[in-house]
Formats: sequence, structure tokens, C-alpha cells
Amino acid sequence: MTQTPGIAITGASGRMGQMLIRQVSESDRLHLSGAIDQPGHPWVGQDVGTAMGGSALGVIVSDAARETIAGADAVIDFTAPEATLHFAEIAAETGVVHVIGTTGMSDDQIAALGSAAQKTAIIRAGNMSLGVNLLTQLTRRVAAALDEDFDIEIIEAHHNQKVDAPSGTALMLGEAAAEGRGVSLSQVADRGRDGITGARRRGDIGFTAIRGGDIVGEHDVLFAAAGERIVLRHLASDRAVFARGALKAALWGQGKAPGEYDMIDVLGLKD
Ligand SMILES: NC(=O)C1=CN([C@@H]2O[C@H](COP(=O)(O)OP(=O)(O)OC[C@H]3O[C@@H](n4cnc5c(N)ncnc54)[C@H](OP(=O)(O)O)[C@@H]3O)[C@@H](O)[C@H]2O)C=CC1
Ligand SMILES: O=C(O)C1=N[C@H](C(=O)O)C[C@H](O)C1
Repeated sequence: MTQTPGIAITGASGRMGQMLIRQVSESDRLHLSGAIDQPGHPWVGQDVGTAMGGSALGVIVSDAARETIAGADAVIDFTAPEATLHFAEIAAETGVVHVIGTTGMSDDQIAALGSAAQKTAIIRAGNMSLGVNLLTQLTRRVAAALDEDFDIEIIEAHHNQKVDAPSGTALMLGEAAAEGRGVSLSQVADRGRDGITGARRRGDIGFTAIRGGDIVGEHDVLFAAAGERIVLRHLASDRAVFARGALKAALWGQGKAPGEYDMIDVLGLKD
């Protein structure tokens, strides 16, 4: 019998880590080969299924990232920027496909992934759901069809434990809108309104971040002109949508040449 690709999950005890472990362990196309947590985490040394409060899955949570990633065909990583850079080095050295969902990375941190991508396939997206990736394409098209009489605002809402803002998704949508308009997002992004801000600058793309309760992830792209508004909206109510995308990416990455890819590549959504 052919063995399915083995998947190692970083940040096993995290919100996404646990969701990914559930999805991989229920998949018949992939199997869970490893679960990683930080040294000193109480889950290290325990069966990951038991640690999650369910039945044993036969995989012990390890703090030995290199060994665990080397034993996998893909590592799925939804953690934090510095951790992701560390895992990228290991994935590159061991030739393991690296699926990155981590957000909040600086431009320098993203650039640093470039050298890892010379050695292995990296698939990275600020949002791995089908819906949001479709929404980026729609945003780009609507932005291209409208002129600067339409002010573009991106409004996102997330749970109260989220540490980065704007969300990775909001930035993806901002990039898509800027691309549609033929401008660079860094030149037009307005990310921090407070106090006497002055009137809105024509052509800016504004960002607003709401944080509260257990909101999984909500994004509006508003195109507002005199007398009319268009709103493109995505609402996520279950983290499974992100995990499903990550599993698809891990499978799609098998046998791919080293390089940087995104979910538009995985989902075949390029126009
Ligand atoms: N692209 C997408 O589709 C999505 C992306 N995300 C992103 O995924 C990331 C994680 O989100 P979420 O699961 O909610 O966050 P959590 O805080 O619930 O989980 C983060 C996990 O990463 C671990 N971690 C943090 N820092 C390090 C480190 N330096 N080294 C090793 N492990 C570390 C944490 O371990 P410990 O508990 O020991 O600190 C924890 O297990 C965020 O960046 C979020 O924005 C989330 C959902 C969808
Ligand atoms: O931190 C989260 O929860 C999420 N993060 C991603 C982001 O920053 O956009 C994706 C999703 O919205 C959930």
C-alpha cells in the first residue's frame, strides 16, 4: 500500500495547530507524522490527541523541531514570525515543503524567506480559505474597474487574542486593490487614523481593525463614492476553512520545484 504524505504541525497546542491536527488525522490523503511545541510546553512528551482532550493519535508532541520536520513530507506552520523563519531554515535544509499561515511578518522577514525558497517549496498566504482567495481576485477586478472617486476601505474583525493588525487577510485584500488600481500599497496605505487626521487623501486605501470576543475572521472591502457604495464581504465562522486550505497546499506542494507559491497557485485561481 502507498503511504500518504506525512505532515508535521508546528504550534500544535495553538488554535490553528489543534484544528490542523484534527483535520490531518481525519484525512485519508495525508497522515500526521509529527506535532511540535516549544521546549517547556506542558504538551511536550504527551500524545497529541490525548493532550487535545480526545483519544490518542499515536503521535507524541516533540520540542525537537529539526528531527520532527525532517521526518515529514510537509510542515504546516501557523505560529509567529520569528518561529516561522526558524522553521523555514529547517524545512529548506531538509527539503521539506513548508506551508506558512503565520501573519504579522515584516517586509524583511518575508524577504528572508526568499533564501529558504531556493531550496524547497514554500506556500504562504495570509488566509488559506477558498472564499478569501476568491475575494482577492474580485477585489482586484472591482478596483481596476473603478476610479479614485471610489474610496477603498478594508475593515477586518477578529477575536480578542489576535496579536497583529491589520490582519494578513486585510493586507492581501489591500495588495489586490492596489494592484487593480496600478499603484503600490506602501504608497497609499492609511493604517492608523487617530486625532486630527485631516480629510481623507484621494486614492488612499484605508484599514480598520476590530478586536473582540471569539470572532474567527471577518473582512469587508468597501468602495465608497458619492451616492453609492459597494461592499465585498467574507465571513469565516469556522477555522476549518483555513485548515482545509493548508492541507490542500501541503498535498499540492509535493514534488513542486523550490520557490515561493501562494493559495492562488494552489487553487488554480490565476486569471
Ligand atoms: N493564513 C491563514 O489562513 C490563517 C492564519 N492564522 C495565523 O496563524 C498564526 C497562529 O494563529 P493562532 O493559532 O490563532 O495562534 P495561537 O496563539 O493560538 O497559536 C500559536 C502557536 O504558535 C506557537 N508559537 C508562538 N511563538 C512561537 C515560537 N517562537 N516558537 C515556536 N512556537 C511558537 C504557540 O506556542 P505557545 O503556546 O507555547 O506560545 C502556539 O502553539 C497567527 O499568525 C494567525 O494570524 C490564523 C488563522 C488562519
Ligand atoms: O489570527 C487569526 O485568527 C486569523 N488570522 C489570519 C489573518 O491575519 O488574516 C486569517 C484569519 O482571518 C484568522
